[in-house]
Amino acid sequence: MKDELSLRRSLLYVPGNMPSMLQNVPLFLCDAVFVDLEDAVPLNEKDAARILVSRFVASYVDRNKEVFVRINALDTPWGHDDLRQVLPSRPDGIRLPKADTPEIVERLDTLLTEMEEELGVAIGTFKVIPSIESALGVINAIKIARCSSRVIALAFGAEDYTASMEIERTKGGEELFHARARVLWAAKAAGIQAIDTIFADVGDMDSFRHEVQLIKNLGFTGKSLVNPRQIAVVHEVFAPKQGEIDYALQVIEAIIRAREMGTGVISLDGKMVDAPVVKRAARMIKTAVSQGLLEYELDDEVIYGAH
Ligand SMILES: CC(C)(COP(=O)(O)OP(=O)(O)OC[C@H]1O[C@@H](n2cnc3c(N)ncnc32)[C@H](O)[C@@H]1OP(=O)(O)O)[C@@H](O)C(=O)NCCC(=O)NCCSC(=O)C[C@@](O)(CC(=O)O)C(=O)O
Ligand SMILES: [Mg+2]
Repeated sequence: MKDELSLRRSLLYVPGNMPSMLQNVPLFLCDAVFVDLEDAVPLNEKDAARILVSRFVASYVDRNKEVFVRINALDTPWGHDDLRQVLPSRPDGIRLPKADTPEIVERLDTLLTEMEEELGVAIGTFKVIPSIESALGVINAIKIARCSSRVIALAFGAEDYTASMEIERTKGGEELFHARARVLWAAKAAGIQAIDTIFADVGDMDSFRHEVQLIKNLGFTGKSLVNPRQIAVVHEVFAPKQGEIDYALQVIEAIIRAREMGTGVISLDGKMVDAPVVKRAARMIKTAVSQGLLEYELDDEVIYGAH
C-alpha cells in the first residue's frame, strides 16, 4: 500500500479567502487541511485568495499537519493559475475537485511534473487527492484511483454528487450508499486511502458522530470536515477502543499457540480464529500503535505465516 503510515483521519477545509481562519491552522489538531480555492471562495475573490493562500502555505514552514490546496477544476478559468501560484509555496499536495475522469487526473499529473522540474524538486513530490463528486466520477473511480502514483487517496464529495444526481442529501445518507461503496472499492483495490465527504450541519453533533461511525465501519480512513469542532469527534470515533486492542492482542497470542500446535485455526472464547481474523487483529494493533495507544512490535511471520 502506498503511503501506508500517514494518518489522515481528519481533513479540515479552511476557506482560502479568510485570513482569520487561515491564521489558526497551526493550532488545529486535525491530521491535514484542505485550504480551499474552489467553492468556499466567491468568484470576485479568486485572484486575491490565490495570493493569500500561497503566502500562507509558504509561511507555514514548521508544519504539524499536511497541507493540501483544493484548486479550482482545470477546465475553469482559475485552475491553471491556482497551480502556478500555489505550487512554489510547496503544499504537500493538491485536492482536485470534480475529478470525473482519469484523463483529468493525468493532465494534473503532467502539469505537476512540469512544475516540479521548474522548481527543481523531485518528481512526485506533490501528491494528489481526486474528489469523486458526480455520477461519472463514481463510475470511473477505479481508473481514477490507479491512473497516477501521485494519487494517495480518493475523496468523496456528497454535496456535488447529490446535485449531479438531482436528489437531496439526507442525514441518514441512504442515497449515498452505492457511491460510497464504489469509492471505497476503488480505493481499497488501488491500495490507497478513502476520505469521506463533509457533514454540513455543524450544530448537529449527534448526527455527525453517527455518520463518522458509519463511514468508519464501511472502511473510510478519514473524513473531510468543515468546522474545527468536528475534529475531536472524528479522532474519538477512529481511536481503537481498549476492548478492541485487548481482543486483537489475544488473537495474536492465540494464533501463536495454534502454530505451535501445528494448526492454522484455533478457538478463542468459543470463536474461530484463522488467517483473516489474524489480519484484522494485526491491523487493529498497527492502528493502535500509530495513534500512540500501544507499544508493540508485530512480527510479520505471525500475520502472514497463517497461509
Ligand atoms: C460551516 C461554517 C460556515 C459554520 O460557521 P459558524 O460560524 O457556525 O462556525 P463556528 O463554529 O461558530 O466558528 C467558531 C470559530 O471557528 C472558526 N472556524 C469555523 N470554521 C472554520 C474552518 N473551517 N476553518 C478555520 N476556522 C474555522 C470561526 O471563524 C470561529 O472563529 P472565531 O470567530 O475566532 O471564534 C464554517 O465552519 C465554515 O465556513 N467552514 C468552512 C466551509 C468550507 O470550507 N466549505 C467548502 C468545503 S465543503 C465542499 O466544498 C463540499 C464538497 O465539495 C467536498 C466534500 O464533501 O469534501 C462536496 O461537493 O461535497
Ligand atoms: Mg464539491
